[in-house]
Amino acid sequence: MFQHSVTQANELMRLAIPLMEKLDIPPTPYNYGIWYEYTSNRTPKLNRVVDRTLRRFGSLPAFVSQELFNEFLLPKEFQYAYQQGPVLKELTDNLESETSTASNEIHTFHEALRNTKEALKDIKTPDQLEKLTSQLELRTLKTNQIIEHYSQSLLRAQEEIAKLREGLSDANKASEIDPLTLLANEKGFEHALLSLTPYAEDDLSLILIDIDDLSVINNEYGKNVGTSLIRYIAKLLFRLLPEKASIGRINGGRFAILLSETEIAVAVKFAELLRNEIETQKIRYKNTKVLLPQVTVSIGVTTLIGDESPNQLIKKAQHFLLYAKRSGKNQCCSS
Ligand SMILES: Nc1nc2c(ncn2[C@@H]2O[C@H](COP(=O)(O)OP(=O)(O)OP(=O)(O)O)[C@@H](O)[C@H]2O)c(=O)[nH]1
Repeated sequence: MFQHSVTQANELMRLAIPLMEKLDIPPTPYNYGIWYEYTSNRTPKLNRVVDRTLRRFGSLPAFVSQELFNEFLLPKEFQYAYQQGPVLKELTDNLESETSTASNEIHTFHEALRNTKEALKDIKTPDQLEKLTSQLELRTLKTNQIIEHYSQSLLRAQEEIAKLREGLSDANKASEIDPLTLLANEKGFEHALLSLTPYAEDDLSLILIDIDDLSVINNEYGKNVGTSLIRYIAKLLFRLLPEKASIGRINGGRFAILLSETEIAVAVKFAELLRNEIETQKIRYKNTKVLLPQVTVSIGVTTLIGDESPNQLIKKAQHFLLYAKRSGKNQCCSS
């Protein structure tokens, strides 16, 4: 994006801006970057993703712009710094001021050394020499203190940066995690779905799984047993998950699994494996050792086709799940 000549760049910007206006794309730095690259036509994959997103969403949502910008336009080594930029600004400002103090001091020290060297030429008595030595000693002490202070500030900044990094990633993760099962929650799952949608080529499959008669288990054995069962099923599903999959607990006893680069036939086969695995479990409540009656799940499976939106994908999966429930439960239904 930065390698065109000024004339080429102006020309591309002249093409990009009307296009952005026509599509009602907000004039953010991300969008300018993306539409510039788009009109240059030199990153076909970016153009394909943009075209598909426009068809699916009717526009380019902000989160997609940001991801496209990061993936296609921002050099990898800048990605992290770019995201953390605003948070680190204050830290950088402080360090900048400390660096300037330290550098002034080094400059002064340098001057003092030069002056001492000059003065040494005219030394005539031991007293003069001693005075000069004391002055230099004082200056060295002061410089040492400032440098010491500076290196401590650097260490503190390093620690703060490490803490910030940890804190930020923890906060981001925490808001998207279900504390009961430690899987993604609905928000986390939607995040995964929205990130994968632009790249899907009729091969992003969604499996919606719902524990059958959870309210009956709650009523007959108590809510703690029901909750423990949710956790048990979560662990089981997680254990069986293939590599290119994301899982979340959407609510209650309902889970969603996204399989990228997985066509419907493969997704259905996997869903059937999950259903069968759950059906054959002997589940005992660990606190009272009571054996639960056979636990089953109903499953809806579907795949994102053509220009369908993520919402349409979810709706289709819900439809097939409902169909499975209405057809007697403990079964998979698919498109
Ligand atoms: N124990 C427990 N129950 C929950 C939790 N979250 C939701 N539930 C309950 O799970 C039940 C889910 O009920 P439904 O999905 O409507 O119906 P169901 O009894 O599972 O029946 P079907 O879905 O038709 O098979 C409700 O009674 C909720 O109150 C939870 O974290 N722990």
